[in-house]
Amino acid sequence: MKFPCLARLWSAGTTGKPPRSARHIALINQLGLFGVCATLPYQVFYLLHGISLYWPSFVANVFFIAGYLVALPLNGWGWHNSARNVVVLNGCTQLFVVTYFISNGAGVHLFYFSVGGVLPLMFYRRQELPLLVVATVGVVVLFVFCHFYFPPGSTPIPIADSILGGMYAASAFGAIGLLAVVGFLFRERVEDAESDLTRTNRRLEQLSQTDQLTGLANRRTLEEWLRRELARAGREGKPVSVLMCDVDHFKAYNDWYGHQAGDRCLRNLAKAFQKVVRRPSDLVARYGGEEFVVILPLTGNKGAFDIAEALRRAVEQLAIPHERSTSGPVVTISIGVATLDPVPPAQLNIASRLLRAADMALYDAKSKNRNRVMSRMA
Ligand SMILES: Nc1nc2c(ncn2[C@@H]2O[C@H](COP(=O)(O)OP(=O)(O)OP(=O)(O)O)[C@@H](O)[C@H]2O)c(=O)[nH]1
Repeated sequence: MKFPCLARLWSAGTTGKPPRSARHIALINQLGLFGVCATLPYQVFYLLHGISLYWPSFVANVFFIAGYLVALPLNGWGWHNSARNVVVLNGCTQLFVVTYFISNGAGVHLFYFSVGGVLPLMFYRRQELPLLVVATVGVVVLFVFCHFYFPPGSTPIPIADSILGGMYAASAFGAIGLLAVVGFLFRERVEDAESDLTRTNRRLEQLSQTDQLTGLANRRTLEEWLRRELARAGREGKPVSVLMCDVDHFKAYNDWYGHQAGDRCLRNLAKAFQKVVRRPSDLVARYGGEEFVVILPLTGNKGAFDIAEALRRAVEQLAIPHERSTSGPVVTISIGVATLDPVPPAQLNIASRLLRAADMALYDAKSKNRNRVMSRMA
């Protein structure tokens, strides 16, 4: 927010409210404060140009200023509709009374345009539509009445034409300025709300694409990624390889060291995988419990085998103790490699064919005492 002090003042009653309600409560506070600000120059004028003459308008305005300020505590106490009604009624009555005292030649009744302009922001709920229509018609009637029944010269207080002209210009400026400021502040609020929404959507999207435990891509992302890369490689006649990795004797690890240690182990493995697989088009995903899949686009069987070996070694080098493993003293992985070279264009079920082949290669690795890489062509 660009006006921290003012923002704190007009945020009365907004704490804990959903953004939409908070926006409207703040708007009522802002209008109350603007009512005060718009009245003060008139008060200064009355003081400087003969308070003895203009005292009825001056005294009336003191009450109207108090009326505007009441909106802030009302909102603070949670009486938002009352705060809004007080601001609207106070504003309309003030314009009427002051125009009666100093005539329409001073242009005070021009502020009815600003009031009419912000009414749709104040009565915003669907069920308030009839109230909005009534309020708008009321404002129009008041403006027309003031315009035709309080002409210059009809006032209880005589005012020189030159002064009236100056006041009219100031009123016009104030009425348009008020509308512009309210519009600006409201737009700021809407933009803030939009940015919040965009951030939340991005976060939700990220959550729906990643695995919570490891931060790797989840199975859904993996399937989309694989489909896209296979289609691309199919068009270009290039290879795609897939690695299916499984932690050896992980049930025994969990049973011996506990589930939390098991989770920690999976997180460390994920980090090690990400250090080895670095090309932007490659993807490491958590496929299931202790199974990971790596997609290697534009990679032939030999290259994929080398990367799988690098992964296997990286895990071994983490040297996570595994006393219950029959494949070695530390945690190890087995990897099945499968390659389509080249990927045939536009073939159905090609992704599941590739994953199935990688799974079979993994089975081969598991049956040969684990901690090894085995490969198949899909
Ligand atoms: N800590 C932890 N364990 C998991 C998670 N997901 C799956 N597991 C465990 O991983 C184990 C997998 O066991 P199995 O499929 O029998 O395979 P294994 O014990 O690794 O044996 P091999 O694969 O034949 O070497 C099961 O005990 C699951 O409970 C997880 O998110 N966290």
